[in-house]
Amino acid sequence: MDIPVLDWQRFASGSDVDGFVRDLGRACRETGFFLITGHGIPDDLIKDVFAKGDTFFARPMAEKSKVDIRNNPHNRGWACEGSEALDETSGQMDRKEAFNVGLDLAANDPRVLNGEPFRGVNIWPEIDGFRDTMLAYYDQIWALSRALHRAFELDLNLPQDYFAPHFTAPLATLRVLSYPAATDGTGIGAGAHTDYGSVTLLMTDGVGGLQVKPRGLDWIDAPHVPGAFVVNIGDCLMRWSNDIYVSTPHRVLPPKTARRSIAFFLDPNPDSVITALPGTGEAKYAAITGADYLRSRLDATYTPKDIT
Ligand SMILES: O=C(O)CCC(=O)C(=O)O
Ligand SMILES: [Fe+2]
Repeated sequence: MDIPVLDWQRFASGSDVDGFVRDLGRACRETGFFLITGHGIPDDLIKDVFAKGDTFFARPMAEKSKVDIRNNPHNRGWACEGSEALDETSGQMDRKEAFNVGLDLAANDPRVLNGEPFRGVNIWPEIDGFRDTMLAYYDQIWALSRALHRAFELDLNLPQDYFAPHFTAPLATLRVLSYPAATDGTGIGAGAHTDYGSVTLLMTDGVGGLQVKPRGLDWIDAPHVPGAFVVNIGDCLMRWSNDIYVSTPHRVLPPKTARRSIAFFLDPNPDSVITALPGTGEAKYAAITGADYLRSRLDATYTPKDIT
């Protein structure tokens, strides 16, 4: 089974909307993974996110610890190596470190003041331009992810803009990842897992390691197309689509040379009610809010110190 490469311009320019939606719909039903070229996110911005990530990860432990995700109840900041296991059943911690950025809210935002779940301020390392670069990327990739949902609407015969109200202030996380060279080849970069949200858009640096396990098949290497996003359907969209779309297990093998990636996980608004989309038949799952769903999944992966 292939992981198809789809040119977003067929949709965005209007030149082949029907053909694009047909190919996309097939990918979402069969593999749950596809690559997107022609997405319009500037190469320089992507390079800059990688560079700022490299600068951060190279900082001393003592400095990175100041922004430790375990001291932050809102899923923001630095996750050190050995703090996470995406496959919680494996007994193996992931060989990676990461930095998370959430929806950027001001300290006096009512949602922050009211202590709503996941609604916090971002925390930033003291690196020139780090914040601006991350937020510029966050805005562009969020817009691209929303646009992708317009194609899902066509494929699923939903009214135009059906998804838009669910992604106005989403629980979306930008996560810069760094996998150190694992010269001993042991352990796992990221354990086998499915993603939690609606979609994930991933940029890699070309170092291999990402593998995908379509249903009923063995692990296959994700292809690398320079500049293309690897996109996958998450569990929340699978549930929302009443299992019409599939969320597919994937993992990262320990890389021989250092590997970096930039993931953007789009989860819906916290108060969005996720229930079988119209036209998808009798609901297989109970309705759940975006926040409750994400919390239940994150708790299985790691628990910040100050959450009980
Ligand atoms: O770094 C990668 O290539 C994939 C990471 C991933 O699957 C995740 O963090 O959910
Ligand atoms: Fe993932």
